[in-house]
Amino acid sequence: MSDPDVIVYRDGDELAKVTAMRLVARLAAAQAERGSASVVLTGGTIGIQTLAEVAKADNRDMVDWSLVDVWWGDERFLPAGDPERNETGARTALLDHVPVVPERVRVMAPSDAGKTAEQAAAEYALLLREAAEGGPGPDFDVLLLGLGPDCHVASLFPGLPGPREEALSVIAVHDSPKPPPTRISLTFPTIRAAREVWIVASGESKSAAVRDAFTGDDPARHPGAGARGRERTVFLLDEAAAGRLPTR
Ligand SMILES: O=C(O)[C@H](O)[C@@H](O)[C@H](O)[C@H](O)COP(=O)(O)O
Repeated sequence: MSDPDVIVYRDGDELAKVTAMRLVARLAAAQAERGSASVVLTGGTIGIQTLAEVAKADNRDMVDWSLVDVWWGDERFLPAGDPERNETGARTALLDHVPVVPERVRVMAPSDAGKTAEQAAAEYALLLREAAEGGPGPDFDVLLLGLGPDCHVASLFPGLPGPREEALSVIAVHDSPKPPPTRISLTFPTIRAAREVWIVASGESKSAAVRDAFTGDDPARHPGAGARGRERTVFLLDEAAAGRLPTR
């Protein structure tokens, strides 16, 4: 698999703005090629900021939002509408501002829907299988990931079982070191089914994690190192987050 592409911007604001424009262009290109497009969203600061920039992007309406399938890479297992849920952040930042079709927005179940985290994960795995058309997962055009200072991606944390999971496509995560403790997450087989994986990271606190995600060879220790796309992997960084890359 080829090395990730690395694209570096001056600061977090420019990173979010240009990543948003790139995302719109990529989704529009996918629709031109195949008639629809699919994107996997992430939570986290720069992840949600990027979605807010999509909502403001000049090229936003290049995308036919009614033909976009929306998924999540992970979710915090909290009640529906909780401001800390990744879904809430994505709706506020973008989904409430573009004409997505509700049936094409696949939400990971909240904690007050009468399901355990394991049941919610199994339900999402079923949605993925139904959309997979025989492959390991749906043909995601772009799977967005933030990056934790410990090199976690989605809710796959070093030291927890998630990064080693190869059988299940979606898992429940307990004892997350990043609150809340219970989460739902795609696993690496599903992440790696995406055509393109984009890791978006901002700030000096992520620079060691970026280096480990770029150079690491053990996703159990450095989960970011396991986040690779089928066709392409892109690290979208600001200068501070890129500061420890070997090429810098
Ligand atoms: O649910 C979450 O918190 C995210 O999915 C998580 O993977 C996030 O993207 C990283 O922790 C980076 O978050 P920050 O950009 O806020 O540091």
